[in-house]
Amino acid sequence: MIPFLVFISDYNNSREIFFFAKKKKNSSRKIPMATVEEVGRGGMVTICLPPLSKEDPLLSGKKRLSDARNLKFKYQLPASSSTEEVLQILDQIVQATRILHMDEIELYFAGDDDCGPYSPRNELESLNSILIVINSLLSGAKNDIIQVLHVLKNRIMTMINSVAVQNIHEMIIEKLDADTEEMLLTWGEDHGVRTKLKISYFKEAGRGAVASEDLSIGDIALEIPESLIISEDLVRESDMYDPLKKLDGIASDTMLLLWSMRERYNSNSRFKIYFDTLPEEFNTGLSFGVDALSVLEGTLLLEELLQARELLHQQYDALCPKLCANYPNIFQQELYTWDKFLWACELWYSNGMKVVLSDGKLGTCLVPIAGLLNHSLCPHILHYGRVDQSTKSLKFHVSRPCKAGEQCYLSYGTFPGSHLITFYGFLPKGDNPYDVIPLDFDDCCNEDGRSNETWTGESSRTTHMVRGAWLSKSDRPHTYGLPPPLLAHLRSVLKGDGIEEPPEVPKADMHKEHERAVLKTVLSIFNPMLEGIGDSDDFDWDNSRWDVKLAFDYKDLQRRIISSVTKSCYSGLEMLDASA
Ligand SMILES: C[S@@+](CC[C@H](N)C(=O)[O-])C[C@H]1O[C@@H](n2cnc3c(N)ncnc32)[C@H](O)[C@@H]1O
Repeated sequence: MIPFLVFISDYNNSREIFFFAKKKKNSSRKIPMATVEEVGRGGMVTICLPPLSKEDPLLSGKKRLSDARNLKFKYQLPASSSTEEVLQILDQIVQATRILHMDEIELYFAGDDDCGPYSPRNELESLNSILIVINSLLSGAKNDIIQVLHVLKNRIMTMINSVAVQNIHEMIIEKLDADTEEMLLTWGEDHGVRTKLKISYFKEAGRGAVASEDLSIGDIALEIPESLIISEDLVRESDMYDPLKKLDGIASDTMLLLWSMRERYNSNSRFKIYFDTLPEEFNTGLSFGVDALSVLEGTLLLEELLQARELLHQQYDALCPKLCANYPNIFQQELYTWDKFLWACELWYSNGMKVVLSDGKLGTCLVPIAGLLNHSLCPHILHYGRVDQSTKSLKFHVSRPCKAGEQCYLSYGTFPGSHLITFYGFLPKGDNPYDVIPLDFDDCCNEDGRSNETWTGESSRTTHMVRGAWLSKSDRPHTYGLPPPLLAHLRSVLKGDGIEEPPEVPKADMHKEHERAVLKTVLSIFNPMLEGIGDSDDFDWDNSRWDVKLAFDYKDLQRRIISSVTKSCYSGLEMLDASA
């Protein structure tokens, strides 16, 4: 197998491996759906949330959390309920749904007393899934329960709007229209694209899509026919396929990348207008210059970037020179230079989307027009990764309202800043819940070599993590703004029994020295990290290149996260001293 890129991120020895096809990963995520058991019988609505799936690797963690909160997965609402009663039950439904939709990081950081919201993504997915059920109930509802359903619906809509109010950081429009992109839209519409978006320029992000009319939840902002999606089929139809398939185990993503390098310069290409609208430079972390790399000294992003570039170079050396030598009519040397290869890599990383095509095949694709949507931590469009079998088109539904003139954002996935810098070349505005610093602990095994149960309760793992302590919502004493599984791990290891207990507040009589040791251990990890990263740098912002600015932003973010952790530990120590 020649995977397109294997990228190893090595922060404190924790290893993550990213494959090309993992980009924009949440596009094809399946949402569990609530169902209605009975409607209107005896003036009662019963809403059944999907049970926790046995296939879910986070099953036991989610179960622990829902049990700790006494949450159920079946709720009954009599038509005679008062508004207050309905809202109380809705609160329980929302809490349970948030747990169902949790991902690994959200679950890791959620304390037993933290009922959410856990992230804008989690909140939007949860509220939308409840809204779908309420809407389906409303369509067949009898008078006695309509009122109850309206109370539920209004509250959900208010909650969705408040997610946006709390999390959106609007970008500044630089230029309202874009001629070349207008031509792309017209070309698209001539080929079956339907859109309620137009393209504008934004100060911080280049082009982006703006709603041309008010969009409500569920509306389709953009619909792209499958025939306009750039997918593996195009390589199969081309003269490149024969020589490429002879290469042992070459990945289809790699074939497509090589195809796009030539197609970019094909004046007869069906996608000429699309290739003409692509930037000459992508400005991702893969193109960072030496000055930017030297700013990153002391951060592990530096190592990630160097490794990624090195792997790309290896890929290039293994493929392009041989193809050009053996098949000069198909792979012209001038189109397959290192710079053009890097450009194509950046194109696919920053614009590729995982799509399930109508034949059921999943692949990384380029989707003209959709590639102009920018990312937000609080996106309008969450799910877009499956071609609709009946219309043979890819639909982009909005999960929160988007007013005419407002930028319409996509979710590229739940990525940390390091990943977004490396593959997309930006850091999103706002608090990114996925900006974590992983920590590996060696003491994962008992003396007999058996692995300990961990916070998920599922399998052996030694990786813990921290993120900005400002994101912690726990009010309980002895949580110190640190994640409960990390505390549970350190408490058990320092106690010497090696058994990782589920996160819980320590008993009142827990020895204070033990708590101090826990906090001092965390400090012993993070103080050197803070020193390594250095003080806040003074630099000439206005006269610096884009990559140097981005590197400084990243370093600042790391410094903020690390110092929030050390501050939390120091205030925890003070608190323990004060209560002595
Ligand atoms: C799929 S393209 C989106 C269209 C892009 N703005 C353009 O002009 O071609 C992805 C690229 O857009 C930019 N981008 C997307 N979201 C952004 C954001 N929230 N802030 C800054 N830049 C963003 C990054 O350069 C990223 O690599």
